[in-house]
Amino acid sequence: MNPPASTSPPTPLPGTDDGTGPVTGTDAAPPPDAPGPARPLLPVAGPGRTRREILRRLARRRGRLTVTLLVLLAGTAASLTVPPLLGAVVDTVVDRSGHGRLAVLGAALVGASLVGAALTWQGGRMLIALIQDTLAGLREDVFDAAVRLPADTLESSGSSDVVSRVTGDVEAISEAASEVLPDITTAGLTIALTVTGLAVLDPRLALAGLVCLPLHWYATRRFLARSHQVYGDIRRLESARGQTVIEAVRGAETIRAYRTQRTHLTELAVRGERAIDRQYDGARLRNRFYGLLHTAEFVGLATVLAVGYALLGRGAITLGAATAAALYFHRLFGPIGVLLTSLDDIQRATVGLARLVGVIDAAPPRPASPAPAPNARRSPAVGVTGVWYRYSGSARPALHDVSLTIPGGATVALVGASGSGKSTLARLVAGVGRPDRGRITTEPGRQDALRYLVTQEVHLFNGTLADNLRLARPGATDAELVAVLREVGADWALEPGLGLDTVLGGPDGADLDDGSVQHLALARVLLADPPLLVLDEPTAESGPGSRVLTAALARVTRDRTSVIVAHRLEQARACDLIVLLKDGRVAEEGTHASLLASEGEYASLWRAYAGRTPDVTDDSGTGGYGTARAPGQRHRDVTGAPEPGTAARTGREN
Ligand SMILES: Nc1ncnc2c1ncn2[C@@H]1O[C@H](COP(=O)(O)OP(=O)(O)OP(=O)(O)O)[C@@H](O)[C@H]1O
Repeated sequence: MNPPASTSPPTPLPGTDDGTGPVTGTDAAPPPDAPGPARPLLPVAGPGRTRREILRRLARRRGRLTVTLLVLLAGTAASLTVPPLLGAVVDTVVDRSGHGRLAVLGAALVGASLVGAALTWQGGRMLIALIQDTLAGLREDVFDAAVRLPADTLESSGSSDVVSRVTGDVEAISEAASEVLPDITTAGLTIALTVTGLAVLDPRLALAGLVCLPLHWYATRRFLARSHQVYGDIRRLESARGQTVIEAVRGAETIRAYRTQRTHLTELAVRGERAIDRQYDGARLRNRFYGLLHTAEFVGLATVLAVGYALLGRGAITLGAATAAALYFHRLFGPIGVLLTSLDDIQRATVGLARLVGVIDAAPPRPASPAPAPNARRSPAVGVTGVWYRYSGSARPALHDVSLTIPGGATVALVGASGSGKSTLARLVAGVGRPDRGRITTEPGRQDALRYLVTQEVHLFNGTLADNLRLARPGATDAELVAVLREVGADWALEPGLGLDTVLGGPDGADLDDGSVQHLALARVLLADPPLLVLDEPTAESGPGSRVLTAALARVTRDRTSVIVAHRLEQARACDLIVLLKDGRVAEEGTHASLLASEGEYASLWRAYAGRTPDVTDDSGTGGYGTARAPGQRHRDVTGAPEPGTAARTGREN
């Protein structure tokens, strides 16, 4: 399997009103040595906003909703004829009115029960279908919003937050929608019609039944006042626990290297315990709520029976009417119980809905105009001015007052020791995150510029090879895909056994080695054709294949402003400008030749690099990409091994 996440989609640069070009960062940021901010979660929509969003979606289906409610209403009304029919049976028996009347009442009872059951069942099915359709639309919109979230929003909130929303929350809502909502709707209709039925029998009986309402009201208010907070906390704590697991899995090697397993396990245990404690609070809240509901039922039924007995004693009602009243009230137990106990699921679903709507609201609006025409010439100059950046929770800034100018169309290499700030600067230039202080601008009039980031983390998306390429330009024709593959020298992808229609990834798809997937990522750059390209060690592969990737790199950086984080100095040699970072500061800046001539740190690094890299001998500054093999190299050169057509390894590696 390949490591996750590779090429971020093109990010439109935010424009400014004064036409001075996109700006990231601010001069008014907190001082760089202030403590880093806590990791923010994605926003959660307020109750009003959530309600409006749901009503808006239901309003689109108002015709279906009306028919469904009418069917449920008819079914409930049919079922509610049962208690008065049973009361009539009692009166018939007491009056000895004859078997014929009993037979008619019996047939009516069976008919009402069957019609009621059939209509309620049908209405429930219609309601589930309606809700699932609405939910499917919501799920698609949330997913669409999630993939449009700015990379720094995702990064700062932690990917597990968005994952828990599009999985756990959607599941909670889906469960509530299919299992609870039809019951709740039927219960609501039953309660309304039953109270009406009681009032028709005798208004005093209806009033007696309503005696339990204050207790229900108290129990419900108490529950609602606390449950929203408790369920919100539970989901937040579960997100945090999930984030700890994801981070530990992603950083497993680092954790092992620093032997910090125990610290991570302790953190996981602490977060897990916090989530469990809050789940206990939720269980206690539910138990108290159910206890109060049962008490309310007891009080209500006792009152109806007592009033019925009194009215019967005064001859105000018949025994049949008193029986029907008791049956009516008893029939309320189920619906009221369903309605109130479902509050639990409704609360959880409401919390989930608010979190989903929060994702929709957090996503930036779709750009009004489509991406600029692929072949337009627009390579913006980039200005980095006084940029400071510190990661949250980190004591030291990763970048200290970095300033540099990248001319339009130039290729700039960022070099330096591990931890010197290369990736941080590259990501800021790519628009992933904002400087704490300082600014990154593109030249005026380039607001339409797209930034495109390719990292060394390569990912194969499930789908055909063509699908993997079209991520960068969905409308690309097969001929265009073939052309870019050939341009970056990925002819191996077109050889017998592979091809555009080959399914990649997944349990049954072909698997490519990392070098090949990096190669496809570079082909995607040509399809996206961004004016500003940032490559964070995109050819981290070493060995013979790295030369083909270096050649591909030379091709994709041509005719656009490019920033490359270069680990291998031969990549830097051919660049227009080399920036050496040291401890988050710009230490040296210049061309390969001028930096060698100045005999500084770059010159020492180069000598050390050339000494241990046999192929690298040319110090003239004209080698680099030019020394790489020509595009069109066969795949065995990429990986150093497979024959044409054998690059694909079908199935997963174990
Ligand atoms: N997510 C993070 N959270 C906290 N600190 C970080 C994070 N990423 C990087 N750093 C720190 O910021 C500093 C600069 O890191 P950066 O990754 O930019 O350096 P680099 O030169 O690209 O290193 P490398 O070549 O090893 O990738 C380092 O001290 C690093 O430990």
